[in-house]
Amino acid sequence: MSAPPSAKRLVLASASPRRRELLARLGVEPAAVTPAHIDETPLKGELPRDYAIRMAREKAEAAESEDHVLAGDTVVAAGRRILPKAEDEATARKCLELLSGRRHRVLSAIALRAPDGKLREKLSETTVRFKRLSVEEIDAYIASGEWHGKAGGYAIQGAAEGLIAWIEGSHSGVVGLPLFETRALLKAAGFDLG
Ligand SMILES: Cc1cn([C@H]2C[C@H](O)[C@@H](COP(=O)(O)OP(=O)(O)OP(=O)(O)O)O2)c(=O)[nH]c1=O
Repeated sequence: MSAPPSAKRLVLASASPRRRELLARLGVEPAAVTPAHIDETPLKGELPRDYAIRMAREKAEAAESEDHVLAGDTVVAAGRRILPKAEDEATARKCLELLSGRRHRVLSAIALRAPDGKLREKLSETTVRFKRLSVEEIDAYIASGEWHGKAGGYAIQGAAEGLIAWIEGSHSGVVGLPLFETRALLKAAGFDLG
């Protein structure tokens, strides 16, 4: 069904299918999905939360659109350290060894750019604790391939949740789009979400 002419149009500036699925849970169907290509290198000494907010903002600003633009960024942090997005097995293994048996934070930032250029942003912070992982558990998880392209080398929405003893915060935030904050941001911008 096409949107009525008066309805606000939203562009999702993301390549992540998870962000699109999470947005659908709020009843929002983007008018377009346009992944942003930006330099994702952290600045020297940049704190994880500052980095997440900066990335979400830059993704929202990079999109060429006259509509509202929503972008997000999810960062896994061990203390002040920003863990990489795992693109190979060795990186994923290193991340899991580091996260094993201890708490870490997942910072999920969202940014919404209005047609007049105004930027609104919010940050969700979640604490996650993995069980102490045995070599066999890490091997099996690596073999699953689920870590690929994921910040911190795991995806809570898959088998990894069986290894997570405890979480405090936002499950959707860990997956990539914190729904509570996203709904609040869209409502503040005048979207009718019921
Ligand atoms: C920790 C964790 C991360 N992730 C994912 C969410 C993000 O897709 C990814 C972090 O990278 P992001 O840079 O946030 O997002 P992306 O590159 O996948 O997509 P885009 O920038 O185009 O929006 O890690 C999970 O899916 N599950 C998890 O449990």
